[in-house]
Formats: sequence, C-alpha cells, structure tokens
Amino acid sequence: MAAVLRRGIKFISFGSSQVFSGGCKHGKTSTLSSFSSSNRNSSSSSKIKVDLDSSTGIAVMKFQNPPVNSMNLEFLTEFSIGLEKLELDKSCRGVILTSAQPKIFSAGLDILDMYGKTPEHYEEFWRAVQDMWLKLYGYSKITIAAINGSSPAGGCLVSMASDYRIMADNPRYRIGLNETQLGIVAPFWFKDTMVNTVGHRTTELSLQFGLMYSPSDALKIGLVDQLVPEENILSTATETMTKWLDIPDHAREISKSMLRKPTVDRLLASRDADIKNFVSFIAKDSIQKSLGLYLTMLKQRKV
Ligand SMILES: CCCCCCCCCCCCC/C=C/C(=O)SCCNC(=O)CCNC(=O)[C@H](O)C(C)(C)COP(=O)(O)OP(=O)(O)OC[C@H]1O[C@@H](n2cnc3c(N)ncnc32)[C@H](O)[C@@H]1OP(=O)(O)O
Repeated sequence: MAAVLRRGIKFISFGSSQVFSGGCKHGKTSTLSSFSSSNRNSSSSSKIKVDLDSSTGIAVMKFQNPPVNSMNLEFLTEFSIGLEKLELDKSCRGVILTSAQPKIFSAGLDILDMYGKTPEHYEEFWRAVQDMWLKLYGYSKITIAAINGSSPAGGCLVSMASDYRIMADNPRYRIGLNETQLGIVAPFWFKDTMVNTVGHRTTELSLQFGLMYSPSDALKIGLVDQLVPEENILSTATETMTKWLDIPDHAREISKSMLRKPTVDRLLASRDADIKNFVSFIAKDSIQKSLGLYLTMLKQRKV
C-alpha cells in the first residue's frame, strides 16, 4: 500500500526545497484532494482524518493509527501527502495536529519498521521519515500540535516541528526524545530541531539521557508552550490558531522560513548520506539486538 501511495507522489521544487505533490490516481490519495468545494470538508484516509473548515481556514489532522499512532511507512506517507494537499489548498491557512487515540499523541516511529527488515526497506522507511520532517518543519502554513497524550521520540519530533505546542495537563503523559533508552541515536536533524526548540544545554542532557518529561517539566524547559485541561485541548488550539491567523501570512511565513530554512537545508544537502548512515547503523547486529530487547520489554509492559 505504502509503495503504491509513494508511486502517486510527484516531486516539485520550491526554491531549494523538494516537496511533495500528491498524485490522485490512487483511491486513497484522491480522498484527500477535495478540500475546497464547501465550508467544511472531511476526509479520512486510513491513518489520518483531515477536517478542513474553509470558512475559518483551519484544518485538523487527527492521527488514527491504533493502538498508539506509531508512525509506520504507510502513516508517514499519508501524513506527508495530507500536509502537502493542505499546503496547496488556498482555503487552508493553518493545521492543528492531534490524536484520535486516547492517552497517546504518537508512540513515535514504528519500531517494527526498524527491526528485522531488509536494507531496501530501511532505506524507503528513512526517506519517508525525512520527507515528513522536511514537509512539516519547512511548512509554509501555521501548525499547532495539540498534544493530547504521550509523545516519545518521533512523536516529540512532530510536536517540535510544529509552530506551537499545547499539551494536555495530565501528569501521566510524557514527551521527549528517548532514543538512547532504546540503544539508538537521534539523528542530527532531530537534534537540530530540539536545539532550536529548547536550546543547546537542555538538548545535551535530554539526548544523552533520553529524557522523557512530564507536561509541567516540558513547559518549564520550553519543550511545550502551554498546558491545558485535556478536555479543552482542541478548543484552545482553535482559539490559539485564530490569534496566529491575525498575522499577515506573507510576513509570518518569511519570518518562519528565515529561522528554519538553514536547518532544513542541512538535511537537504545530505539526504542520501543520512539514509546511508541510518541503514548501516540500524542493520548492525548490536542495534538489532537492542531493539529486539526493547520490543520484548514493551510487550511485557516493562517500559
Ligand atoms: C556514526 C553514527 C551516526 C548515528 C546515525 C544515527 C542514525 C539514526 C539511528 C536511528 C534513529 C531512529 C530514531 C527513532 C525514533 C523513534 O521514534 S523510535 C520509537 C520510540 N518510541 C518509544 O520508545 C515508545 C514506546 N512505547 C511506549 O512507551 C508505550 O507503548 C506508550 C506509547 C507510552 C503507550 O503505552 P500503553 O498505552 O501502555 O500501550 P502499550 O501497551 O505499551 O503498547 C500497545 C502496543 O503498541 C506497541 N508499540 C508501542 N510503541 C510502539 C512503537 N513505537 N513501535 C511499534 N510498536 C509499538 C506495543 O508493543 C504494544 O504492542 P502489543 O503488545 O502487541 O499490543
């Protein structure tokens, strides 16, 4: 399925950035295409529900990949295509990212896509992770993460790549880049995204220990911008988006690009090398062993 979706993607250039253009031949992608014909347009691909209110310009992308919204190849591909469709839709000015799963925003990258697979699979998977981050971090429209549950590793990356983060104030939830706890390493562009969000020293500690923060600690270090009672998260995200929409798009967009483009360009300049690094790193026996152990612990509910 993911391979079919990927064949429907055409690459187009905006300046130095390569971005997606969703092809509509495949049934799944075409369901994402008709956002602008009436005030409220809903579309539900299998893993992400998209709801665009063209009277307000606000779209909600709701992750629905049970049980924990882990980001596998199919999810990542749908996410990138969905973002691209909204970016091309003139009636959309901002996107709220949230989860349909209780207690989980996203469990991060799907560990099963990094365990026991072929080098070709790892390569395709990593390219899809890169595509998603490049799209989201360099997104021209406003993005707000409404983090209504735990958000480890890749889930934290998605949150940090958004313009503003609102987290549900539930002391049981956790957010952070915990890769070292799995015996793996956050790549340089995960690290860059965190440095840009919370600063160098906090990132040094966070990444080396693989720290996961409670909502109140995440607020203290600036990993999230605001805490709200869980039941208010979507209404607060919508109100906040309305304030962002008061700013003229072109001025906000140029300011965002000025701050983020150097980070995006760093990966764009070394995508193939980064994929090669990932494939050789993840395929190592010692790394596979670590991931295998972590998966066993997850299954035994020891994580
Ligand atoms: C020179 C060297 C250069 C270095 C080069 C670097 C190269 C790059 C290296 C690699 C970089 C990789 C970057 C990785 C990023 C990631 O995102 S890794 C994923 C990290 N995620 C986690 O650690 C989360 C683990 N999950 C949890 O903590 C919990 O599941 C939860 C999210 C808090 C939810 O808890 P709960 O509601 O109690 O659900 P569970 O019962 O634990 O889980 C339900 C089932 O889901 C499975 N599952 C959970 N998370 C994942 C996942 N991420 N992937 C796949 N599957 C997952 C879990 O096993 C359960 O399955 P079942 O037992 O079958 O029900």
